[in-house]
Amino acid sequence: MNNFGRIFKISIFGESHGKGVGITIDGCPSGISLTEEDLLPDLSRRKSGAKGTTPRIEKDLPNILSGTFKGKTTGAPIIILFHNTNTQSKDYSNLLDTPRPGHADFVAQHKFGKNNDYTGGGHFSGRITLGIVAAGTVAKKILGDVNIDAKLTEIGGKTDFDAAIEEALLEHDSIGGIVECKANNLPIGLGEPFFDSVESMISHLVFAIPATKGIEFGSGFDAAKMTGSEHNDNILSADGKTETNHAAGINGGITNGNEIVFRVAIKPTSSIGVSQKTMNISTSEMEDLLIEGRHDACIALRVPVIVEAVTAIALADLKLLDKARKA
Ligand SMILES: Cc1cc2nc3c(=O)[nH]c(=O)nc-3n(C[C@H](O)[C@H](O)[C@H](O)COP(=O)(O)O)c2cc1C
Ligand SMILES: C=C(O[C@@H]1CC(C(=O)O)=C[C@@H](OP(=O)(O)O)[C@H]1O)C(=O)O
Repeated sequence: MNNFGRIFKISIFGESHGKGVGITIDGCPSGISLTEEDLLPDLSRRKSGAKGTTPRIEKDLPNILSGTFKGKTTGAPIIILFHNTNTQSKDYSNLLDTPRPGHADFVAQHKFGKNNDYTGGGHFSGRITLGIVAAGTVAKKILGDVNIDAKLTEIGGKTDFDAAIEEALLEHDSIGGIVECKANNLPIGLGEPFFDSVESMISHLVFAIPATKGIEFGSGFDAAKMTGSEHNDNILSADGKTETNHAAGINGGITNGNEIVFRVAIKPTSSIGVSQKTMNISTSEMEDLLIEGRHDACIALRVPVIVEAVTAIALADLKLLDKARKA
């Protein structure tokens, strides 16, 4: 569904070509300083404009409609709204009958019928992550000294990002990428096994980011090739610091005081400038599909701050749950 969280509860709304998109946050403690300006730095990191991102430039200005008074949170639901001002829905006119391979057009129409808004990807659009980034900034404030930092480590399997993007643009194609996220300065003891383990909470939210295809924590899939004596992280001090960090700062679903580190695989954008085959679902004939519109050639370029946001949201909820348990 469109909500997540046990205490720090988020609920997303909006469509890419509708009036706007946004987020409601319930359960945020009162007294946290919060203005629209505070949200801008993270929002600007998600913005398009760089080479390889969509030419659809939006202002992405947040309007806090509720939940703050004199620059501080009140404890009431926080509603943050962004207006859509730069839409070109005619680019999508053919997609009702000829769904794009790899996008949500086909499944959305199957599940929700012809009333589904398919323009700009509708509610499935990456634009929905705008509200998530805003909520991430609020969550970072709840986490205080915890430092969360995500960056791109690979694009299209390469570390020369510019060359990889250039190549994809020349081919009118798209490429994926890997985003690595690290969280430091965490207390020991966050995480609510079994079902709200730290890995479960973060993964659940990471897979809400459209175009996510994989996640691995610490040594990840390589752990399956290691021996126990290689993989175990020797505990070196009473504060839990370990010699290595194959476990990514998490044991038994609970933070152990070391760095949380994980990598996220983002797929290549499905809307490409190369002709593709798809079925016309009105005529049941195969057709050549040429996609119009303004698309990100490499979505991964815009994803690091979104991954930071979902990590902060998961950890803030776990922090508030831990506090409630101890009260
Ligand atoms: C920030 C961001 C920007 C995106 N931009 C595009 C885009 O321009 N064109 C596109 O086809 N998909 C784009 N996507 C991905 C689609 O929204 C996504 O592929 C689609 O909703 C289907 O979901 P799935 O890929 O997770 O199956 C973007 C995703 C994010 C997070
Ligand atoms: C608008 C944003 O990204 C959009 C995400 C998106 C998609 O299919 O996810 C498709 C494109 O929409 P449009 O065809 O309207 O240009 C992107 O521009 C945004 O991220 O703010």
